[in-house]
Amino acid sequence: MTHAYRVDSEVGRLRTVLLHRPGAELRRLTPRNNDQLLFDGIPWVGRAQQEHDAFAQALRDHDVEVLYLTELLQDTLEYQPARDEAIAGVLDDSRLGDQLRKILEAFLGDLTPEALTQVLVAGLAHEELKTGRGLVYQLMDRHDFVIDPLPNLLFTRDSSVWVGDRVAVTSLAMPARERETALAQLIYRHHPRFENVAPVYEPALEHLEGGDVLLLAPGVLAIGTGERTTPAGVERLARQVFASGLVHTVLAVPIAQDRATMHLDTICTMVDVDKVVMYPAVAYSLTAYTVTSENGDLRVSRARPFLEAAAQAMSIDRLSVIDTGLDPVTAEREQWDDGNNTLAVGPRLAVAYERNVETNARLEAAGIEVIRIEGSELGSGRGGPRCMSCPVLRDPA
Ligand SMILES: NC(=O)NCCC[C@H](N)C(=O)O
Repeated sequence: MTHAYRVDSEVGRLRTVLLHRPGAELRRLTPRNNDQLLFDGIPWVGRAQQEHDAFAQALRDHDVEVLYLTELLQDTLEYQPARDEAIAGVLDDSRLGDQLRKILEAFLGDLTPEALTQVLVAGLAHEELKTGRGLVYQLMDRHDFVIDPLPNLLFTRDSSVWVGDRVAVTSLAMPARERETALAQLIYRHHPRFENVAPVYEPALEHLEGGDVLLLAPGVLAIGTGERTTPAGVERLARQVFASGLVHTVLAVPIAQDRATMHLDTICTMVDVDKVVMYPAVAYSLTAYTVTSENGDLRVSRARPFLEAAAQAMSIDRLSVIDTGLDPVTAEREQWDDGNNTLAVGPRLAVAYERNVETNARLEAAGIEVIRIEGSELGSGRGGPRCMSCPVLRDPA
């Protein structure tokens, strides 16, 4: 069956979304590896799954179709070319050495699509490769992974993002997340659901993460540049979306190079066609460079206040910031806990973590209906409802 997927805004009625239910990959996290694997704690996995199931159910209750990444991946791995590509991807690792690579190739080649999916997502521990032998294998620590797990796959927004009827498969900056885009690419290249989708961007040299990309309005993107997306990544995506004719203006938005503000969507998300919820500490100091296309090249303006540049690019009088009015300490705490990382299910209807009590109260006071979800365990990976979802179909806003 052919589907016509399309996303032109952050707030049009959400119809279909791609999620990843966290699983065995989270059980790999230990106090020894959690920093490297980009988690701030060790989640209670069963509870994280319950929280995620409740998130998915809340979306279904609002008539959103939920697609699961592992289900799509498993379907994809029924096709031999996709299997070959997936296996080649993990074998292309400089740590392996020829002997272990050969052993691993044979091991992976024997797996069913379901088991291969599991290994691609949860990784492969040293002791799980029963056939392992040779110099590299023997010298590995028993805690090492032959294939690294992908606990951040949970944050499906970062590895792919839709712009109009095309998808951008990004280039993740952190080594612990690099392989996520290979899985996203397998799905978009080989799954029959996406057979008519042409990518507008594919993994490239420059770093670009989906959490930095906001579709402010049809034809207008804001792209954060900070810890994850580089100015070169913004430039690359701008060139591609301009060439496709899908976008006429890109705002490059510098953000602090900190873990707390790793993506633009950690400080700003949209809750209506002309309203954002924004971390108060930066709302009025954030700036933007307006990038447009001129005779096939990029034209870049001087830096201006973000809200002003955005309103102009969106052709609206004003992009309003919902006044979360919090004292600085509460604001900082709730920003860290992804209070600003809402997922709009439609205009003025958004999913948010319940723990951000004050931000949510202010959203409601401003007329936004808040669908509260629990996130005490999910949040240990430092991501909220928007990070955990890749919209693939929204109605026009
Ligand atoms: N868009 C987002 O802000 N995604 C959250 C990603 C969290 C993940 N642990 C990371 O550090 O990349």
